Amino acid sequence: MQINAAQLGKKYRREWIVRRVDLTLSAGTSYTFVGPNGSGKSTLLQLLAGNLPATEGTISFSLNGRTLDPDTWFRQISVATPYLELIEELTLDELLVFHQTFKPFKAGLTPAAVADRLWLTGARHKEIKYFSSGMKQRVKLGLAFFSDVPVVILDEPTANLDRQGADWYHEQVRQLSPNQLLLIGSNQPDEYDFCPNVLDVTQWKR
Ligand SMILES: Nc1ncnc2c1ncn2[C@@H]1O[C@H](COP(=O)(O)OP(=O)(O)OP(=O)(O)O)[C@@H](O)[C@H]1O
Repeated sequence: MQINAAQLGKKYRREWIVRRVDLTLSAGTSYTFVGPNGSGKSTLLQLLAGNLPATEGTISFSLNGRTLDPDTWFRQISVATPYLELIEELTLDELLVFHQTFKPFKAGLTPAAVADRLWLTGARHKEIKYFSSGMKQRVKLGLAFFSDVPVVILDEPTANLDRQGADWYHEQVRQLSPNQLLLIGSNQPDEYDFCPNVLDVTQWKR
């Protein structure tokens, strides 16, 4: 899997948030976008996910050398971000079953197995609205980690996680498959201490 950005830019009103972004992001590694609050990390991740229209430039996705139709990008990507809400009225079991209907989990992972991996076996029948913020964050991350997709995008991945939760996050990162591409937006060095490609988004402010 490869994502290519060419002269990509996003402008809100008169302000360029990022501009002239040229990137080739390849599976088998991770990339972290860093920068101060408001510098454009989330915006760039949304552009790269194809969730936000660019003001200028292009993005393309290719899998095994074949360019993918933009209408199918969403099937290749799993995203966990603070601004993406879970369906609070569903129980965890219901949410996992629902999620699986449009984005299957990795081979052999049933909803019950996913709940186990989330350390939430005892909360399977509890509605998400009664989960603590850390439990919700583990669910968001789990949906991204355990879905059978080539691209995993995580914005502020350890927000609301305690020490054990942060260890759990690192363990899941280690277990990503070599043909997956991991993109992270972060301000916390602990969240990306394993990542070989750290890119400062302020370079695209000019
Ligand atoms: N829908 C929008 N309309 C107008 N401006 C926006 C919109 N979304 C984001 N922005 C602006 O874009 C800039 C970058 O925001 P973004 O959320 O990408 O930054 P960030 O680096 O992820 O910040 P943080 O570290 O605080 O999460 C900010 O100035 C923000 O106000």
